[in-house]
Amino acid sequence: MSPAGPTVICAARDGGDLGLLPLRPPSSSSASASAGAAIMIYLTAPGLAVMPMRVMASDSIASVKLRVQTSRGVTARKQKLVFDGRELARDDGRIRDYGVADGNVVHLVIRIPDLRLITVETVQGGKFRFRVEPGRTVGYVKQQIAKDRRLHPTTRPDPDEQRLVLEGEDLDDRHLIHDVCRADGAVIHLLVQRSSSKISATEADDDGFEVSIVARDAGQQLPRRDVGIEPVVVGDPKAAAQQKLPSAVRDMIDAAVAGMEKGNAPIMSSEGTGGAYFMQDATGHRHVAVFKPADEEPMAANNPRGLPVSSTGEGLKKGTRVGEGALREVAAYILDHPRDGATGFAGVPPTALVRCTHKAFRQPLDQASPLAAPPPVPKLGSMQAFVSNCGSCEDMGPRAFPVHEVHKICVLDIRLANADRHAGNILVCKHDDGDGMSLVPIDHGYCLPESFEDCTFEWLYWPQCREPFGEETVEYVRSLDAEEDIAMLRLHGWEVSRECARTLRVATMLLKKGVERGLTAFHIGSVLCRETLTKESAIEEIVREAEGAGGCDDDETAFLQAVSEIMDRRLDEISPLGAKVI
Ligand SMILES: Nc1ncnc2c1ncn2[C@@H]1O[C@H](COP(=O)(O)OP(=O)(O)OP(=O)(O)O)[C@@H](O)[C@H]1O
Repeated sequence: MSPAGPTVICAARDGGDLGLLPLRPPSSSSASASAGAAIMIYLTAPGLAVMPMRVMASDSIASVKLRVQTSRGVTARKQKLVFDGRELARDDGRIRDYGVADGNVVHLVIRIPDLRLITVETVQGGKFRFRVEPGRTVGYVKQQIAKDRRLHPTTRPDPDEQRLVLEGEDLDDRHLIHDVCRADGAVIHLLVQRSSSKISATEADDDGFEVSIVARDAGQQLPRRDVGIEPVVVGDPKAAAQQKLPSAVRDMIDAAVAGMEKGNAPIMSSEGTGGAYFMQDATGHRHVAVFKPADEEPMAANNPRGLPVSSTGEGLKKGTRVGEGALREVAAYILDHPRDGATGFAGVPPTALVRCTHKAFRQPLDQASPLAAPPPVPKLGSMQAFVSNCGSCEDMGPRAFPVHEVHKICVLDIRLANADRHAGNILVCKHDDGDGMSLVPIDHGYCLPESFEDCTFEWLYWPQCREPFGEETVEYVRSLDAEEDIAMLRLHGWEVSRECARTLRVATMLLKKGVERGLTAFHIGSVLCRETLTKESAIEEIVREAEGAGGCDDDETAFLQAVSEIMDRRLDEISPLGAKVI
């Protein structure tokens, strides 16, 4: 299957600002705009005509998104705005604070959900809700119905016995869900035609049936040389030779290779600002990994979401570099030390740096000629184990999240000064027994930035972060050691820059001091995050003051000593009593 770029569901134009303004050529030059002045900005998104929009320079990002929602039918939380290489991440930030001025072009990235909600209704009135990827076929949905535990085993119809009907029309097994259910909430009727011979065949060989019914990509066996995955070990070859791949990483790679060799092409996610591909297993029924090529990161040369190439090399978040997202993803996994067993304390899924080859990835422009069709280039990127989930924290209110599940993510984000912890980057997994849930943190391409400016933590607005840390978390935090962490990253080949190492040291120091004082994640997180876009956070002030203290210029130890003293003073001003749950 060829990768699909983000598609956009547009409502009819409302005849308001977006539609009626005369279009003049957009420019990227900045004309100064006074606070209250009306300015014209131009929104661009792949596949859409340029959208001129008149706004006030003092308008918030939220209000711009709301305007796009009203006129284009794309919900505000599914939009990302990017200007001059920076994500306009704070909804309460003002247009002018991000430097947007009259005549500027703002890039709009629309995150289309990877899962579509459909309801299957039986003639008896039974209802089953499914979340299905738009790239799946109707045949695949039939297989899911055949396996659905909500139906009694004796009454589960084989795929061959099912007819699925939408708005009076029989659905063809080969049709994609994307084509038959254009939006969430479609109701499909299930009719069952029993066949006794089929029942016995299914009982005899259930798996055989499923494989034979999958329509997508069947028979598309790719030649071996066109697909492959090689783990990449960077840095000192001696140190590299000592490293062994964790078994979870090995298994993930083996399963993804088996899938590609069977002809199950990687499927491009329709979410996210960079290229992200779901790797399938050999059956083609299961995602086993998510591959994010470095050259498809936001602002990188082959970004598939229409974002321009970074002119400075800086990534979407301050203090990060384009193309380094993969390293940071791997770093988050390496630093998520397990308490017991193999799973990390915060549960970052197994992640590795790999070189992966498949023609489904967006090929560099000079390779993309339809005439020559050269073999696909191997792509460097991060590969992370796929975690089955029932959505992300963005899809539900935070009240139901268990406190310790939130705390483990708070600890991870504070340590790594994560600049991209929005609710969409935490997956929700319901436990098999239907009781309880786990939260799985993903998307760590913007952790360990060189500065603290863009740190944002969605959980700061959740009640759980105002509860005291449990004993296990306190012990874990006590066991952390930034110097060991830096050494470990270097052993794995990441020559951590002085600035990133400093971020890790300062953030770990803050976490440890905060926990020893009995502060909550809310208090500690608030030190790291800016209250408004233009007001420095407490941690930025602490770092600036320490840098200003004499004798610290080249002496990291002296600098950290200065930070420690200033931090003590600042933290003493915070009362743990304020940690009461609201
Ligand atoms: N380990 C994983 N298991 C399951 N789904 C995942 C995993 N990692 C990413 N995804 C899903 O893949 C899609 C794209 O991933 P992701 O959001 O990380 O991409 P991105 O381009 O880095 O995003 P962002 O714009 O938020 O920075 C999302 O739907 C996400 O939920």
